[in-house]
Amino acid sequence: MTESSMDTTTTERTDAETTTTATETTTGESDERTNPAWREYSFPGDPVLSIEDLNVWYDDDHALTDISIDIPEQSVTALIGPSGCGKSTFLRCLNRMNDRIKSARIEGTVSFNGQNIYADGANLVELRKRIGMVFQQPNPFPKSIRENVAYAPRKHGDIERGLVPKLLGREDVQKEDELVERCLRDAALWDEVDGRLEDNALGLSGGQQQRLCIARCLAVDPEVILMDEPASALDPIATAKIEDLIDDLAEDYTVVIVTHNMQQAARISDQTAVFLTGGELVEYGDTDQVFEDPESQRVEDYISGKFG
Ligand SMILES: Nc1ncnc2c1ncn2[C@@H]1O[C@H](COP(=O)(O)OP(=O)(O)OP(=O)(O)O)[C@@H](O)[C@H]1O
Repeated sequence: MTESSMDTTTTERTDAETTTTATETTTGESDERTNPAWREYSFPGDPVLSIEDLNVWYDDDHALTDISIDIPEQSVTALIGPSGCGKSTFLRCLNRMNDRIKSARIEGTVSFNGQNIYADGANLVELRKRIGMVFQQPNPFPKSIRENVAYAPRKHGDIERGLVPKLLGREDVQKEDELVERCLRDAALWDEVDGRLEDNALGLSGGQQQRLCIARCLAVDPEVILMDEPASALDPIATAKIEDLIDDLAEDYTVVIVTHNMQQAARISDQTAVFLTGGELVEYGDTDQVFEDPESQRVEDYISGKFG
């Protein structure tokens, strides 16, 4: 974020703080939406994602309230908080996956490299290639390992395979081989599947399937990878491999991850956003600082296990 835009943002939010303080006085309840900790988090370089005044409702249920944060590139951002506080909702807003939920209504701005992804005419196919997603349950296609990785590049015409290109002599066999190997290497799976790329992906272990899903995501050359509890269905060894992989991926990609596991967030992320009940973002900042010296008492209580 540039200094001038930070100034503007700070000024705009002062009004919101005043409003919230008035609410506090009326209700007499502790309301830490006034806590400015997450608003002052700054980092070198430009944000790859910039979220401004994001609100989400499912029918009348207000799931996210006035979320404004910037996410730095080539880093890991962890989203933590108790069940139902809106972490997955927030994650899905970042590549418009919530568009698929009929009851969802979204207000605010999500800018990806400066372009509002909610602007009229946004190209959702392109958006989801640039901002890929990995889900809690590994969900490979019931196809070969090779076809899983090559599926989207073939579908989007980035690689030509099949009978017609073969007859026309235009099959990109070598290009596909290179892409499949590169993605499987980048997903730390190549050594385990080299020589059996034609085997069905459903024969892989859960942890291997999840790394295959990450390889599939990498095959369309994303810039951001969204992960919704990618290791929660895995055993500790498979989880450790995914964590190591996330660490490596952050050298080239921007990773945003939802996790219930606070130790995992502390281990793998550069910055952490803490959501609390009611869809509020209560704290956002450098992970060490959030865990070791949180600004908010509610976050300290949550992290120390007093609730959630
Ligand atoms: N598809 C949906 N339709 C209606 N309400 C939804 C939908 N998805 C989420 N919600 C509601 O929005 C709120 C936030 O849910 P969300 O799944 O984003 O929270 P979460 O923090 O990711 O929860 P968890 O940690 O349990 O996965 C909850 O009240 C939830 O019931």
